[in-house]
Amino acid sequence: MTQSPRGDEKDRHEQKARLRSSLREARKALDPQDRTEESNELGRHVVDHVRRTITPSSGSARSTIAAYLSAGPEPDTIALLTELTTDGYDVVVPICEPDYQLSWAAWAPGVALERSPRAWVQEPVGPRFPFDEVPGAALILVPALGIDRSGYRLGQGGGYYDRFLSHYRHDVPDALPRLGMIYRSELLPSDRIPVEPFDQPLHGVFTPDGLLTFGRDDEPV
Ligand SMILES: Nc1nc2c(c(=O)[nH]1)N(C=O)[C@@H](CNc1ccc(C(=O)N[C@@H](CCC(=O)O)C(=O)O)cc1)CN2
Ligand SMILES: Nc1ncnc2c1ncn2[C@@H]1O[C@H](COP(=O)(O)OP(=O)(O)OP(=O)(O)O)[C@@H](O)[C@H]1O
Repeated sequence: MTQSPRGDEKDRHEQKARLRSSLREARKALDPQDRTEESNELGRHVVDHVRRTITPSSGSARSTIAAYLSAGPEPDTIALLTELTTDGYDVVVPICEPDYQLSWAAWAPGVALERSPRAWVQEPVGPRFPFDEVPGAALILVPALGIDRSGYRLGQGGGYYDRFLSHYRHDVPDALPRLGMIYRSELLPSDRIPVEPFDQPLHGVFTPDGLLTFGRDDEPV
């Protein structure tokens, strides 16, 4: 018997919720030393990629990295972002606004932070901007709990990044590259993540093994 579209939607939503909680448990259960080692390897690949593909801040070139401040068991981003700011790249990180919207604020080592009232993440206390007003964005680093080899991600379930990314085209040659960052075991087989109509695909993913791109015709990376 064929299911109604609504039934399918509900199933996908429930499958996602189950996968999300098992990925969260698995991430928490990773050995802390392995987490640190994997984060270091991951960070090395991100920094190498940025150095190879983006010129640091100098006049008009796009040199801003839209990243995020890792929290809890997430792969560490602070060390790699520190290294990028030392190289002269500008870094912005997201602020959780009402209605699951994101705004963006400049980050550099030592900027004052406070805990978001809406999520378990740290946010700069300084001025915040809509993404369109962030000058020179060259790359978006996207947090995820898991990413499959079809290029779909599962996040924390707020839909913050799906809403944000939906404003920007991913299927054009000059698309702003959007690349995930996950531990090795969080790279899942193709079609493993149930896709809902609003889900935004990524162009690639960093794991401790390097950058995997999803090789669509429109690949900007
Ligand atoms: N470091 C980091 N910063 C980030 C993200 C992230 O994944 N990692 N985000 C990526 O989007 C945004 C924050 N997203 C979040 C989304 C939901 C919850 C949260 O507390 N979820 C509840 C369940 C909520 C629900 O199901 O409605 C929970 O965990 O109990 C936290 C953060 C922006 N900043
Ligand atoms: N473009 C959009 N417009 C309106 N609502 C959306 C949009 N994208 C996602 N949502 C809503 O957000 C909810 C969470 O989406 P989903 O489960 O894909 O989150 P996620 O990608 O895991 O979370 P996050 O992006 O915060 O890491 C969905 O139930 C959906 O209703």
